[in-house]
Amino acid sequence: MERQTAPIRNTQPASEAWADNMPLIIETSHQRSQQYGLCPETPPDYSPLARNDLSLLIEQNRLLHAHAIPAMETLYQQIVNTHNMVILTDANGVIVHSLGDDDFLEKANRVALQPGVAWSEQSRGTNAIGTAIVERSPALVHADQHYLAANHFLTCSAAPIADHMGKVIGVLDVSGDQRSYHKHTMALVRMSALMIENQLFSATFEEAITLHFHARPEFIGTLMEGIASFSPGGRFLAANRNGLFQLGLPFSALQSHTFSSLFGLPVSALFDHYRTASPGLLNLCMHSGVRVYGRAQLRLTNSVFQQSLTPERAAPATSAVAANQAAASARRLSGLRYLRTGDPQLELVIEKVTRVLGRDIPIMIMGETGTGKELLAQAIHNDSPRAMSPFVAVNCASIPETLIESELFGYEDGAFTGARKKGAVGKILQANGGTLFLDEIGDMPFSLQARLLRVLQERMVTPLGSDKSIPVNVELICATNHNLRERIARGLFREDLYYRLNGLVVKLPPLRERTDLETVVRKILATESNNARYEVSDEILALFHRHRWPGNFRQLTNLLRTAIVMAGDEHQICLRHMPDDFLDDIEQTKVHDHHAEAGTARMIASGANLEEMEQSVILKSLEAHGGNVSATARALGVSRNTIYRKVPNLK
Ligand SMILES: Nc1ncnc2c1ncn2[C@@H]1O[C@H](COP(=O)(O)OP(=O)(O)OP(=O)(O)O)[C@@H](O)[C@H]1O
Repeated sequence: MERQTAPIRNTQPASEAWADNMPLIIETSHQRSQQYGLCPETPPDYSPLARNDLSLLIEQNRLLHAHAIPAMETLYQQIVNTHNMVILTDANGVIVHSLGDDDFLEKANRVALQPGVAWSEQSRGTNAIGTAIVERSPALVHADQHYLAANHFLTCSAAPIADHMGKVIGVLDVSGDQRSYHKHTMALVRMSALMIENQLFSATFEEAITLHFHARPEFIGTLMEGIASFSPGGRFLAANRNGLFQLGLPFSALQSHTFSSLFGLPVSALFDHYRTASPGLLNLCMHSGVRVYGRAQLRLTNSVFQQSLTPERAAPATSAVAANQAAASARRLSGLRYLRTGDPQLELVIEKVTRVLGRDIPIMIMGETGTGKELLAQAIHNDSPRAMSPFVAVNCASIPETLIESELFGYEDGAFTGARKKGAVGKILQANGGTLFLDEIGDMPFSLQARLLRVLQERMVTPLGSDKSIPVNVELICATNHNLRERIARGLFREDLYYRLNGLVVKLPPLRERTDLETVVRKILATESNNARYEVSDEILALFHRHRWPGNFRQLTNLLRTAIVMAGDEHQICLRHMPDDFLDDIEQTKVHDHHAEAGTARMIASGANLEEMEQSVILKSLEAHGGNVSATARALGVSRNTIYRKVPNLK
């Protein structure tokens, strides 16, 4: 991740220093606008990004977007009916989300404040969003302070939003008719930006030890508090804007610190403090000698708690820890809109699942391996009213048959002899209030299917070794790449459970059938390279279109991840960056296609008719699928009945 080391201005939110500098900021911004070659009288081009590019932009900014929306809505409540809009942009000034009254705008200008339009200084000259990005500080640009005459009717107040390393990742702005100017708007925008930064910070370091601190106890829990995060071993991870200000050191210097070097106590003292019956505020002395009050949050798993009791030691991969945490948060936050990349089959799936969100209708997701079934399940959960409750995934194929019962239903103390004497909460209860995702449900042992059905019907779980039933309320999503009807016919899956599970059945298309491969490739490249602007050559794209992708998204993601590493500083990915096994696969496909062509030519030469040729293709496909009629039918895109009809002596 690119790191901005220059401190973002105005680290002390209470300061009003920016206001005094404003005329100077405007003046230098006008000089820059001139240097960009902009002409004040030229009517600006407000064309927004194309729909797919906008989806990609939202996807790339999904953490920011998700955390900014509640703050934007609260901010909008403060300015409703004032002919103003609340706007969120990415780090380049492109609008990601906007809300509010646009009725103050002329029709032609209405589009200018909509998602997908760029407001960088380079494209629009002096304007609050673009200037806040360049100056890395809040900017108020009023009426004719805008460089372009077309924007003189606006008054805009913008504040940059920084991540935990001080890098600007977006801008929050309120724009309205210049006659609606109000001197408090800028303060509201700055407070809201700070609120978004704090939310992002908490989400990124959710699993870490977090200290909320301030020299005045009444400021703890307010926007003025400092927040600092530490690894379980006590190593400094990050601090919010006010945390950096209070600690008095830049992020780069703090990276070599620990909890004890900053606060003079081992991190285990926090755990000791919270073990006491009524722990009050912590009383701490910072390395600078300043005394502060603090409240720690120790949202940690048991194993992490144990580690925390071991002495502090340097964590070599601090940024990797942070990156993993950020990635985990991003995963948790991604909703259905982030899966939209333009494929019509997928659009239909999203439309269907959106209709049943929160309706207590079980969803069954079908699809080949790697088509994104789990990702879809997580997105459904994230968009449902249960989003703040747990999402618990169980892969029925990967847990040994002997363990799956206790894993799902849990067990009481003493239910087992030997090592596992203590009880455990099963996955079903862990998902209580949230969503239970049963992956590869077709592999659920037959003997357990009746128990699962009972839980779903009675909404009660009885742990192993217990005679008490516990009420449970879960939304159920299942996934399978088997044909469950076929498994029912073979006596491997209970029909009654099948009907209980398939409230809404959706099928995810395999990658080879998707029409949005190019957008998907761009999206994965952006995610895997941290937006480092990689692209694939036309030659590679053509190969991708021809490839059958047996591993679907999983295969494509792994391939692009490797290719990015191989390409290094060359940002165009070409054939020489592809792994050998992929090139071998492509070669084999060519040979296979060649044989198929030769076989067809032979049949034509021998005078075979169309019916015989069809039979021959079906028999070859059956052979390739080990005689499995359903798999053959799927591969050839016909029904099972068609297979039986075309090859009558099959049985
Ligand atoms: N739309 C998508 N965009 C980007 N990556 C995706 C997408 N869908 C899936 N992936 C990635 O592909 C991989 C496989 O996804 P996932 O586990 O959801 O698939 P699955 O269908 O549940 O696979 P399996 O059937 O093997 O369990 C994951 O790394 C996931 O992040």
